[in-house]
Amino acid sequence: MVNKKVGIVGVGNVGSTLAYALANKGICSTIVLKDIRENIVQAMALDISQAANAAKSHTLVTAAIDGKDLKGCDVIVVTAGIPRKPGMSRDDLLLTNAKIMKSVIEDIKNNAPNAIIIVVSNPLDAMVYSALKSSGFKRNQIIGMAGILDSARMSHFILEKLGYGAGQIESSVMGGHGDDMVPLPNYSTVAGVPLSELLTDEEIEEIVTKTKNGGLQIVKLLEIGSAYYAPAHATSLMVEAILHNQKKIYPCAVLLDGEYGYKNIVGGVPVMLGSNGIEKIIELNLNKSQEAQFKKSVASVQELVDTLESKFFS
Ligand SMILES: NC(=O)C1=CN([C@@H]2O[C@H](COP(=O)(O)OP(=O)(O)OC[C@H]3O[C@@H](n4cnc5c(N)ncnc54)[C@H](O)[C@@H]3O)[C@@H](O)[C@H]2O)C=CC1
Ligand SMILES: O=C([O-])CC(=O)C(=O)O
Repeated sequence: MVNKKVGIVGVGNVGSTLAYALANKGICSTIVLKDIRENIVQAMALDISQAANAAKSHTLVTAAIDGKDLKGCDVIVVTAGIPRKPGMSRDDLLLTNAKIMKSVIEDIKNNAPNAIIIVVSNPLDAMVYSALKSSGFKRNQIIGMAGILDSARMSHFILEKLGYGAGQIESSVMGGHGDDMVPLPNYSTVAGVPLSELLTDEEIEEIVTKTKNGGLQIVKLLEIGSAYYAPAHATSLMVEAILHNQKKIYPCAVLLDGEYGYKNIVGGVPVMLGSNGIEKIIELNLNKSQEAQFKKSVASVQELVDTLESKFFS
């Protein structure tokens, strides 16, 4: 049994689904759940730990009483924050969630300063920036989850269009986790076959648009919040890659330091994940149109960061 500890701060839809996925996989010895809803978090911990026992997994799930219970965590996932409702964009969550992020990060800094942190709360890229700024941690330690989710959505829409290829679709999405994200059809394949061999330009464009609107589509249907099954699974892959030093490459939101020509801004790019968090950033050869789209996406994130700097951090 691997002696690893995972913390999840924010145990709502995404956090609890993630805990359930991780506990059933049995890839860590302990999961500690922390939320401001104290009774609910205790109930979740009991229920999920009992599910893990039913699954004969070796993971114990506990509820944190205070920040000290985060001590010794190898990885901490932050999903604390409000989700959007119909009529809202992710960006509308900026100031509310930045405040929550600051208090959560303070807790982590005091109790688990060496943990690798995966940020899920929205608006994602600005929250990664916010977590870095509030903590003063190095960039390898704080990583945002979005690209795996957006790529999975793209794969879903490709499968829906083609009607075959399930489990053999590799999709690639870069940029910020917002309306300007950058799906990359030329880096997407079905069993190694480029998308352009299988679908028309119009069909690919339709998939790109659906991918960008994937989160919104679910928000409109759910009415009370946003997606959580796919986000939780995507996050579990990142947790696993870090806990087990897998060196897998996933699209993640990280602070750029010259990569793709940008500095001191967060963007979604292919990243190698291992026990140090970010182990390497891969620079793809983007064509002119993709470079322009990435630039637009980075500019949208920069606007949010500027708002944070002037209204929150000043
Ligand atoms: N990066 C991505 O791709 C995705 C991001 N999200 C974002 O993740 C966040 C969580 O989404 P859901 O789980 O659906 O929301 P939710 O409302 O179900 O859960 C949020 C939880 O955070 C808790 N919380 C609030 N302040 C806290 C604090 N200071 N300390 C600890 N816990 C605190 C709440 O009590 C609640 O249980 C939202 O901001 C949402 O937009 C959701 C899906 C995908
Ligand atoms: O759409 C939202 O607000 C939640 C999210 O980021 C997603 O599902 O992609």
